[in-house]
Amino acid sequence: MDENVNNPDIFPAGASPQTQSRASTRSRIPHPGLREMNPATTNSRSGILPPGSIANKGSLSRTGPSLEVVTKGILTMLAATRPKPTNAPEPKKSASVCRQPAGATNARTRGNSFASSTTRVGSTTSRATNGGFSNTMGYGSRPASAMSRPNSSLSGRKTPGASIQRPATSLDTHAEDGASVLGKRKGMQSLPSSPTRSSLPIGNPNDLHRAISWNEARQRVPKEAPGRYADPLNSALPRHPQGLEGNPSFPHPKKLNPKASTPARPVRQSSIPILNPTRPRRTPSYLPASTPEKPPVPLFLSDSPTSKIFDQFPGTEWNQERKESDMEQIMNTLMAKMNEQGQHSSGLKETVELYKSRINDLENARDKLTDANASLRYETDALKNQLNIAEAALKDARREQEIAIDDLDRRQRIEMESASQNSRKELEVLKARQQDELEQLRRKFESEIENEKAMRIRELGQLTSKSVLDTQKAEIELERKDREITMMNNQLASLKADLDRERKTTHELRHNLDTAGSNGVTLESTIRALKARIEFLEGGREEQSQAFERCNQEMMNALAETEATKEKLRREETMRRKLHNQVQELKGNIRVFCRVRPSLKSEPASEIAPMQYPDESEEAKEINVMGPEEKNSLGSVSRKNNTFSFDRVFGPSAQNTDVFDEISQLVQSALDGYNVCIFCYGQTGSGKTHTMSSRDGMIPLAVHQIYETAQSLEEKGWRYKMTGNFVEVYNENVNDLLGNPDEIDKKKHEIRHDMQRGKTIITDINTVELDSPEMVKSILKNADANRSVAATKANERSSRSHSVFILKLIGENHITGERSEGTLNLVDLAGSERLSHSQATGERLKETQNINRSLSSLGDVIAALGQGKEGGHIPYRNSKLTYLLQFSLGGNSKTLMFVMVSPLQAHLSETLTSLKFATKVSLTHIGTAKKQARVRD
Ligand SMILES: Nc1ncnc2c1ncn2[C@@H]1O[C@H](COP(=O)(O)OP(=O)(O)OP(=O)(O)O)[C@@H](O)[C@H]1O
Repeated sequence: MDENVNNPDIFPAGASPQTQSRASTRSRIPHPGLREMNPATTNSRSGILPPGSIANKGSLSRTGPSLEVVTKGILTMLAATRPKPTNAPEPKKSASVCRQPAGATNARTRGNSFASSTTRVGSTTSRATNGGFSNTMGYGSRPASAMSRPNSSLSGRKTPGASIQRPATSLDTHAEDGASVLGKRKGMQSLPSSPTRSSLPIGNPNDLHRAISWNEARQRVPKEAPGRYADPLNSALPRHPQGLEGNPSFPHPKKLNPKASTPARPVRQSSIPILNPTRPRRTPSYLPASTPEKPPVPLFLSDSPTSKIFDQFPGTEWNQERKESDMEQIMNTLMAKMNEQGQHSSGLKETVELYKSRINDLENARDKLTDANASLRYETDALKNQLNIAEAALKDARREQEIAIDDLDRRQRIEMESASQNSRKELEVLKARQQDELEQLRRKFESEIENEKAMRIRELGQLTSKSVLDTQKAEIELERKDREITMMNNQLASLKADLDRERKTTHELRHNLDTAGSNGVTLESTIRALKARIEFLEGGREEQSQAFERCNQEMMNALAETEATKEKLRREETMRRKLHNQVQELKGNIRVFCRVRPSLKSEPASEIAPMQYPDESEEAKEINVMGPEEKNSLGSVSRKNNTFSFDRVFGPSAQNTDVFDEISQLVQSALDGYNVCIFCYGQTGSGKTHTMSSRDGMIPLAVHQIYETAQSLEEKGWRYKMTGNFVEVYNENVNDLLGNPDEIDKKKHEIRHDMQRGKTIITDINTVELDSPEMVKSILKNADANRSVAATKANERSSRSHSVFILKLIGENHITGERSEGTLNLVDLAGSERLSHSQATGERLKETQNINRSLSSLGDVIAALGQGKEGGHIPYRNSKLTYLLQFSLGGNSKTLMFVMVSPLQAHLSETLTSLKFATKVSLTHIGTAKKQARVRD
């Protein structure tokens, strides 16, 4: 804030200091034109120099005519301004002055004196207050210039209704347009306006004359208002012609210089700016600061124009010389003034050049901006094109995406349909599979239940057999206890007898003691007699020694005879075995016994088939079986008598012990080292199991016989080791009846033959060492429980497998060194009934087929053996049964077949079939059996 804030000359009434401060701020912009604002300098703005000013400066200094012309003009002016009253009042032609009240401020007063200028100032100040500059030139860019611009376009533009028009100048228009356009469009900072644009008035050649007149007028300013025009050079002098028209001291330029080549430009009243005379001038930085000095005021200008001149020379009307000297003085003054103005003009020129370069820079900047704008437009257009292309591409992409989405939807729909179909199919397959699995599980559970049931049945059988065994043991133990009790009773009796005897003896001894006492005397006499005898015997001692040697010799002879007798006995045992084997061979290596079981209580006599045994009282080798009734051609019914002869026929009344007596010789052959095979053949329910495995069947009796024989042979030097196996052949599979019941029908056993040693080996079967007959009974019970038993319509309890009890007998004679290995095979064949009779189906049909096939194979093997061809093929491998019995069916074995016969009429057909089959077997001659024995080295 400078000191002008409180200066009433600077701030007119009604204008705030702030507003004025803005105006002063704007005036800080270098504005050389303002510093020397006067008509002469302002005319240099547009480069048009007023005649007689700068352009005439040189001419003034060079030529005199020009000076004369000026001088003439001045004289003319002086002549026109004749002396007037010195204290003439203010010209009343000025309406502004007339309207100005007397008490107005200096500014207002000054404004009133020059109405148009005052108004201009007011309008400019107001415009500045309203911020009007900021719209065009920028705030503070041209504050004071607006005041000095005579025809500012700003006033015309920004003040509606203003009638003042600014003469169009290229500089003004250019700068204004450039600044406004740039300031508006790009937001650029408003460029400072050219200091000469608005501050320099339009050049008018008449202004010089007006200035001169004005200087004169200023010399005549009334003294009563000295503050108004303290600075006559910088004060805003009234220039408006109208303001001077009424003043006779200021003739119209046209009147002063009617011959001026340039016509006077019409100057409007408002186009003349008025500067604040009290306002401190600012010196542009590029000009040296100088304090304007007041030029020496000519004498004729110090007061009223003309009258004072004449007043100085009273009494003289006109002094030519004086006038000329005055004129010369004036001219000198003018010349000095003009020089000074020339300097200012050169400064202004420099300023103009500076602004021109500035304008060029601005134009270049504008061009660059224009180019940039064009490039930006081009880029904008390119971007728009790219945007259009991108939008088109986006539309295409969107369309393609919609198409792709439709395709995906359609594909997904198809895939979902196919997936649903596949899932439906998979579901059906899973359902079917699940049903199959359920069915399999059901079958599996049923089979497991059946297996569990069979296992329970077997366990029950085992428990039953165990209980039976325990019962037997208990019975045996009871018998043993009975025997012990009996023995103890006998011992007690004998002890009682001994006690009685002892008592009796004691009594006798007492009696003898008494007798001995009485006989003492007798003894003494006897002793004496004995002494006499000893003396006599000592005399015959040699004769006694000889007698003793004779007795010893006799005893040695007796021992030798005993040893010879034993050796003869052993030879006789060996001879017995040979003779026994020869007897068996004479009887045949394959023999057939027929046994007819008795009718059961459940079988009425009417159902018994008529059978006769013609030689029952003698050898009992024949059986007559009456066949079924047959009608001949004449219609008579008859029965065919079928007679069968075998090695032995046992009727219904025969017991197992009777049968065993006949086969005990074969059991002895096994002990002697032969392979013996005894098997029972017959239909279901014919008594096979009863004959073989009952409590008094062949197997227990054979084992008993073997034990008894083995014990009897121990005194002859034989030691026997017996081991047993029990297997079954079921559906052409081998099961171990002494093994784990759970492994039956599951575990596989193979049959292998040692052809050189003639031994048969079954893999993975249990071998039991038989050390007592009771052990054999237990084994039979367990094996019977394990046998595959299935109910059929033909028999309530039917053995559907072939059971084979294998008893291996290994004997060694530690005296003779003989060794024997015999095998006794006791076979209980499965039922031989025909398929039509059994009415078997399913699993039972399969069993029956396998049974019949194996029995047929057995017949084929026997038939092949009967043919006796050396090296002929024997079809042992046609069935597991014949393959298992390969070394027990042949030349080195003894075979006995029981053909079991049911007495029932219903079984007659099967009975006849079995008898016919047995007859074929009995007629077969199998080669000589070989003993499986060797002499120990
Ligand atoms: N000699 C006999 N004395 C008394 N009863 C007998 C005789 N033979 C058989 N039986 C009885 O006849 C029935 C059937 O006999 P068994 O079971 O031995 O016939 P099977 O031929 O072995 O039949 P499957 O072939 O079905 O085993 C049994 O009850 C048995 O006790």
